Amino acid sequence: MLKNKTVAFLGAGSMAEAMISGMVQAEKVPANQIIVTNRSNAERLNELETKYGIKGMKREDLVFEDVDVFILAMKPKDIDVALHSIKTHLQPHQLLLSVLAGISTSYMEDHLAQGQQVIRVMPNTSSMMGESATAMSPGQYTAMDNVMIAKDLLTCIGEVYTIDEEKMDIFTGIAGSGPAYFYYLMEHIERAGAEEGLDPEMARQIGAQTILGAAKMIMEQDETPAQLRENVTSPNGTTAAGLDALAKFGGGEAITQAVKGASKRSKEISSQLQKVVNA
Ligand SMILES: NC(=O)C1=CN([C@@H]2O[C@H](COP(=O)(O)OP(=O)(O)OC[C@H]3O[C@@H](n4cnc5c(N)ncnc54)[C@H](OP(=O)(O)O)[C@@H]3O)[C@@H](O)[C@H]2O)C=CC1
Ligand SMILES: O=C(O)[C@@H]1CCC=N1
Repeated sequence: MLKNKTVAFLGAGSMAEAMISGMVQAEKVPANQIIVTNRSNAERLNELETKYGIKGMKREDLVFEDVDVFILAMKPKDIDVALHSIKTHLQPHQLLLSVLAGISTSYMEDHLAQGQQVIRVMPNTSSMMGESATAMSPGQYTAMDNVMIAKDLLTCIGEVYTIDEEKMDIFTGIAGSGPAYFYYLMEHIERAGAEEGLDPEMARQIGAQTILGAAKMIMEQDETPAQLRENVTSPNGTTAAGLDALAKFGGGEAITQAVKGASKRSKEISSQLQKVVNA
């Protein structure tokens, strides 16, 4: 289904690169049918061309007729300029995906030709390893065959969940931003290990293997996270001491607030843009 498709990224930053890496490794879309564009940074395009065997070009040199699926991957603040610059080039059958946090399908539809097929997507940077948790919400005009193409394409970068768009903010808080919470956790594990005399590199490997093992246990065992936690915790043992410290220093609440804070910010980005439109 994907081998004859041409995919063009509008934006060549870290999220575009992570998706390109996952797609190239999956080998479902030939690398020479993946195009990456930006407005001005030629050095960045050269770097991505060399690293992944894809095509890089300035956005203004993109030939729209050659492309089946466009992926918007610029910052949310750049969305209006981007939509304005592509509106007249897009054909009704062409599919537009957007990975921008907080940008709704209705916002894109309102700024494009009537009936344009769009899908809002929220991947994360683990796309780089084909391990993203990615959500997609199709717009109101998107045909089922294009939904299937998008799902196939996004499966190249990891697991795909089709969700109601109203859940996209909380999905962003958990999965889009989520890798950063685990990296932050790792930074602290590594620091504590080093302070207690472990080589930092070794502390990093031990911490990462521990996170990987815990994630696999959650995914492959029937027990809940709470049961799995209890299985680790001996009465008056080491884990109880660690968990007591986590509770004392607000660990659980900090995690809850991190997820809710990111979700709230996603909603704010949407409403700020909507206010500008309605002003
Ligand atoms: N980073 C992450 O973990 C995740 C990010 N996202 C979303 O991905 C998007 C991109 O994030 P990130 O990669 O971190 O951002 P970056 O700032 O790293 O990259 C943005 C890119 O967009 C390019 N750009 C801007 N305007 C245009 C345009 N009109 N046409 C073509 N290219 C354009 C910029 O290059 P130039 O200035 O040369 O044009 C740059 O290459 C954001 O909207 C974010 O919400 C979603 C999930 C996770
Ligand atoms: O920080 C951000 O806004 C983007 C969206 C999700 C992850 N990074």
